This record gives sequence, C-alpha cells and structure tokens, in this order.
Amino acid sequence: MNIMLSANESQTLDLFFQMREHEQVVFCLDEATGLRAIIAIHSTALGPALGGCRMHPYATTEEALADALRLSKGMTYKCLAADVDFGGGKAVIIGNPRKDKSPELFRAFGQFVESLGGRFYTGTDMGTTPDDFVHALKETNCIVGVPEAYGGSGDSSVPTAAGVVYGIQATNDVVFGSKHLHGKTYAVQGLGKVGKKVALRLLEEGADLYVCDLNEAAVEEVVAYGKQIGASVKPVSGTDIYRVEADVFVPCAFGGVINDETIAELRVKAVVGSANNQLADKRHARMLKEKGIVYAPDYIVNAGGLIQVADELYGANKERVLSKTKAIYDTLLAIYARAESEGMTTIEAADQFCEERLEKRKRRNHFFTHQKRPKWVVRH
Ligand SMILES: NC(=O)C1=CN([C@@H]2O[C@H](COP(=O)(O)OP(=O)(O)OC[C@H]3O[C@@H](n4cnc5c(N)ncnc54)[C@H](O)[C@@H]3O)[C@@H](O)[C@H]2O)C=CC1
Ligand SMILES: O=C(O)CCC(=O)C(=O)O
Repeated sequence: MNIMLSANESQTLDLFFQMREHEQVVFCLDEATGLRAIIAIHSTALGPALGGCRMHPYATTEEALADALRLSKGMTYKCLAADVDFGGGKAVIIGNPRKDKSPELFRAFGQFVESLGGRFYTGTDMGTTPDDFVHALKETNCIVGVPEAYGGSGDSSVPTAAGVVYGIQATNDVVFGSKHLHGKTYAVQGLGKVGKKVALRLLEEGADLYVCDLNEAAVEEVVAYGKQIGASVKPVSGTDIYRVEADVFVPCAFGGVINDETIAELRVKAVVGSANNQLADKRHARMLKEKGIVYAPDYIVNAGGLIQVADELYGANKERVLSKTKAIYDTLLAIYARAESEGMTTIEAADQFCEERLEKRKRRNHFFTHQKRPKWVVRH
C-alpha cells in the first residue's frame, strides 16, 4: 500500500523518532491556567515511572521535550543504581518559576498526572518546591515529597544534598587519598534547594568556597554564613565559576555544564554535583578523563532525593532513607574501581553497572512472577 504523508504526519513521525527509546510522552495544555507541560515516561519495566517535575522558561517546545526525554532516561538509570523498583520518568513545565506559578496551574498539572492512572509519580525538581505539589496532591495521589504535614516524606533535597556530600567524600578519597572535606576549595554552581545545603555543609566541615547563582539573595546568605564561621566564600560570575582554581567543581544548577568550552577552562581535580545530565555528551567524560579530572556520574551521586521519595512505598522513615543514601559512597567507589580496571570512563562504568542490573532484574521478575510489574501499589 502506498502511504502519502501530509506535513503534519511527517512531524508526528519525527516526534516518534525523538522518543524512540521511550514508552510514552504526554503533552499537557491547559489554557485557563497557562499550563504547558510535558511528561516523559522512559520505562515502566521495573515499576511505575518516578521522577520530579522541573519548571523552566524553555525557549522552545523542542528544548523542553529534549530536556524531558533526557531527564526521564536518566531516571531509569538512577532507579537501577539506587536499587529501587521504579522506572524512569520526568515532567517539565514550561514557565518562569519566579513569575508563572499558581495553585491552579499545579492543580491542572495534577489532573494530567492522575490521567496516567498510576504509571507516573512525581514531585520536585529544579524550579519547583514541595509546597507547589500540595496543590497537585488535591487532584492525584501520584505525588511524592510533599511536606510531612501532608503525609509526604518532606523536602527531598535534604537527602539529595547528603548524597552529594557522600559523593564528594568518596571522590576525595580516590583523588586526594582522604575522604575529608576540610582544607579544600570547592566551586559550587547553583545555591538552590540542593546547592545551598551542600555549600553550608562544606563550610561547616572547614572548606573554602567559590559560589555563583543568579539569585543574589542565595549568594548573600552563603557569604554571610561563611563570615559567621570564619570561612572564605568568594562569589564569582556564572562564567568565572568554570575558571577558578579549586579542588572540586560542584554543579548544582542545570545540565550540559560539562562541554567542550568548559572542559578547556576547568582547573579542578574532580567534578561532583547534583545537577542532572551534567555531561553535554558522553564523549565529554573521556575528555575529562584525558585532562585528569575525575567525574562522579551525576545519577549515582544525586540519588538521595529519589531514595527518599521511593521510600514512601514503605511509609518514609528518615533513618532508613539516610542509611540507603549513605550507600552512594560505596556505590561510587565501586564505579571508580570498575572504570579503572576496565579502562572505561566513569559514566561508561556506571551505565554498564545499571544495564547489568536491569538484565538480572528483568529475568528475575519474569522467572518468579511471570509478570513484569511488582504487585504492590504505591499509594491508595
Ligand atoms: N531537588 C532534588 O532533590 C534533586 C535535584 N537534582 C538536580 O539538581 C539540580 C538543582 O536542583 P534544585 O536545587 O532542586 O533546584 P533549585 O531550583 O532549587 O535551585 C537551582 C539553583 O540554580 C540557580 N541557577 C539557575 N541558573 C543558573 C545559572 N545560569 N548560574 C548559576 N545558578 C543558576 C537558580 O537560581 C537556583 O538557585 C537540578 O539539575 C536538579 O535536576 C537532582 C536530583 C534531586
Ligand atoms: O527528588 C525527587 O523528588 C525525585 C527524584 C528526581 O526527580 C531526581 O532525582 O532527579
């Protein structure tokens, strides 16, 4: 049969091409509230998709889609690395988090999440806070990480920041021969929910910092804390943060910050941070390696928040979350050892570790239950 494609049909096919690794992509539009969102489900092979919702003033829909696709795929690997029975998903809301938020917008978003019937659970990410999702929770139970007063596990950036600190300690151990944080200089990019907590903890441990953020109040707060405890905190511009001479670069803002230009500038021994998708491309991991800079794979290091929200399955328990988050230290050491012995980059070693685990998990689920999905329900 001869199939003639109209322009629109070709575009649709092109979108299918872009999402060829994903199960489902949902475009959400609610004119009344101004909601424009994209929910990307990468995989539900091991459980419902789980991933935060980012709010960002994307310049184009293509940019937003690309972010949602990449972030949701990263969540599948993060779930495997953190050993939780969820799959990878992520949502993005197109809008300025400082100007475009409203309770109604998050309720509309909640209705779209509800329409997925439990295939997707979500909570905070860059640009969103636990309080935003209290509104979404009115429309759906598929929300995690709301404040404890609403029955959630609370701010997931707390364990995320703790996990980043474990990641820095493991990296310091490998690079400097001691896991201690003090006596070193860290360049922290982004002082939001995660970055500020990491920065304050590093200062408490006796470190010096270079910091940058678009939000001057956040910078001032960290500078003031440094003064109070007698530590050096130097604010720098968004471009200088890549050029300062420091021990560790700690990216805690947006993705793609490790690229051809920044690698040429970096004067650090390691990169360890919370930002999702730090590498603009996988080849940048090899460029870092060739420059003698150790890269801590982002999805290994920043899994603390995921560990907390996944723990809501069992009724979140802070001690259990902290002890699972501590495992990031050993997981990262194992990834470094694998990379070293196999002559791989650290991201190749991390991906291989996750893909092996996926193969085992798929087989186990098939063998024992003859169904792919675990039998539990996340929330009633
Ligand atoms: N919140 C969490 O638990 C988790 C967050 N992440 C990732 O960590 C990163 C940070 O997340 P959050 O702290 O939750 O976000 P956030 O929105 O609370 O903070 C981000 C900060 O980065 C700043 N920023 C934005 N553009 C910047 C620029 N060009 N230069 C310097 N600073 C800039 C913002 O002003 C803000 O203070 C994101 O990539 C997020 O996906 C990953 C895992 C979990
Ligand atoms: O922190 C969360 O609420 C969910 C986990 C997540 O979205 C992430 O790790 O990027």
